[in-house]
Amino acid sequence: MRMVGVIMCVALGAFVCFLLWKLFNTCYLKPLQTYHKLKSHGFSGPIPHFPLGNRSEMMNTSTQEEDDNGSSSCVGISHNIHPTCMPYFSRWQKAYGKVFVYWVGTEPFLYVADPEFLKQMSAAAATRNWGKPLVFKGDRQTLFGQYGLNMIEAEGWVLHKRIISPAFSTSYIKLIPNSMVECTKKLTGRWATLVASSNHMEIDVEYDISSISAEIISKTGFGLGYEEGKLIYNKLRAMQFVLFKNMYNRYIGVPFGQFLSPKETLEATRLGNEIDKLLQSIISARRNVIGDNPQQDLLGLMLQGIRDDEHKLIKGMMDKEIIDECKAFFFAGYESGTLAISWTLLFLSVDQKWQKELREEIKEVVGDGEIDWTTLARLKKMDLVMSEVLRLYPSAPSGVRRAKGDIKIGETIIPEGTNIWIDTLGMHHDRDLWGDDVHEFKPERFREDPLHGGCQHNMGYIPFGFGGRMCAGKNYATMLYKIVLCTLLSRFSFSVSPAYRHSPVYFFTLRPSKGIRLIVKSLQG
Ligand code: HEM
Repeated sequence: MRMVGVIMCVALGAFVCFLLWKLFNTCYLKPLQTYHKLKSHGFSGPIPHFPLGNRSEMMNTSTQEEDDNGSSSCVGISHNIHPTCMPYFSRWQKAYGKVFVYWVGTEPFLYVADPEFLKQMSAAAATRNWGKPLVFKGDRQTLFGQYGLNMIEAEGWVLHKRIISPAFSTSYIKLIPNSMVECTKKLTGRWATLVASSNHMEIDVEYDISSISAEIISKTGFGLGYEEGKLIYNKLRAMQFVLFKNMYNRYIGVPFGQFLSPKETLEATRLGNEIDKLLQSIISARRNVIGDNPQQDLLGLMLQGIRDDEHKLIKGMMDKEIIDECKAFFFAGYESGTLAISWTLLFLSVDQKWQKELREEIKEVVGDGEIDWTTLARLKKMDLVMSEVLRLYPSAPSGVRRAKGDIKIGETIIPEGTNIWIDTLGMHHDRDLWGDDVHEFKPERFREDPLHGGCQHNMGYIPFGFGGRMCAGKNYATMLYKIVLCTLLSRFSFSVSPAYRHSPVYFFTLRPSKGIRLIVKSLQG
């Protein structure tokens, strides 16, 4: 009996030792080995403290003033926002250059803000050799799931892309304008009522544009009515705030970090489950009525899968995959488009000359006629403004990748498993690439060079990403941007409210943390 007790004690002791060893290995030894490996490949960076990595420096939000003789400040609004939105990167860039390694918990990230390095890195790895950081897959699981196009990898990505692509082809996109105009007119009607009594009104345009963008994507992408779309939108927006509002207070990348911020973890899981349930019921309802001629929107295409000439299923998507795709497209659809439109209205409120020029162009090109695909393509000044707004305030201020094999760039090797953080915002605000007027709003810089705006390097301007994983919704986003702006600028004028506080923050996207409060005036007297 005594012997059995001793054996059990020894077994338990061995098990505890094994767990402690595993913990020590995961939290300290393995990251330390990777740290030395990266160092031996010539990558420097801030010194990490495992298992927290460089968390403490990232939580330090104090900014360094730039030696900034060219930075712009219009009515107290400075567009030199890299040091305030990403202060740690701005500080580290000064110390370690435009390529260095930093640590998110026990995960190494190669920071890249050098377009030439990005070009070579991109050329050295085939699209399928890129993955997405596992640490973010885990952390953002409730928002995008594992199968959303922005998260899925390899064959899964190829299949999803093939199924989804027709929904974003020009032949399909051309059919959408009416729905977009209809939804935007609801907003102009609401604003007209608000403005009616005193001919002007202070409005948080970001909030209102966000809800109509959500209505538009739910209607055009998923065939949903206003109420259903609104429910999903409210929950996704709430989840974004849970995940990113106190991002640096959470322990992302730290083993078992989700247990250290249980309130956020539980809230995100609850919202994620509720959204999944809602989407499941929508999918089931559509599956029941799919028939031989399914609706050709995004959801219809996903339900249909790939079929042969006799309509026999060759490859399909499971409900879980469709749910994740719906979340990814829903979120990307309303958030990125909304931000581009809202920041534009802020710029046009500050720069009345460009506001007037766009209004005149709309009058000349669209007049009282219908807005369709061909008309929109003729709004050239609006193209210039959109490109410049996305340069200064890119809706997606960063891109991420994970090396699925060693990547050789000249003599340097990026070891397998290294995560890459591409600082789009940093490159768009880099004086070396754009010159002394880098922080100024100058849409005309895209007149001569529509693709790169005169940037010194072609990879220095990437608002819609780069390589095989470029934005799937670029055409859709451009159309949404133009239709909403055409409709709003034809009916209202905009100026900055004295209550506006310029406070862009990195929130996965680049958001105005205190909204965009503008004075909206009716043009119709
Ligand atoms: C002005 C608006 C938009 C901007 C600036 C933008 C920007 C981007 C960027 C930079 C990426 C690449 C991220 C990376 O490299 O990992 C991306 C990917 C993506 N975008 Fe957009 N986007 C916009 C609007 C939209 C819209 C309206 C949709 C859908 C309706 C959409 C759907 C997607 C999807 C699904 C991906 C993932 C593509 C993949 O990984 O294959 N985007 N977007």
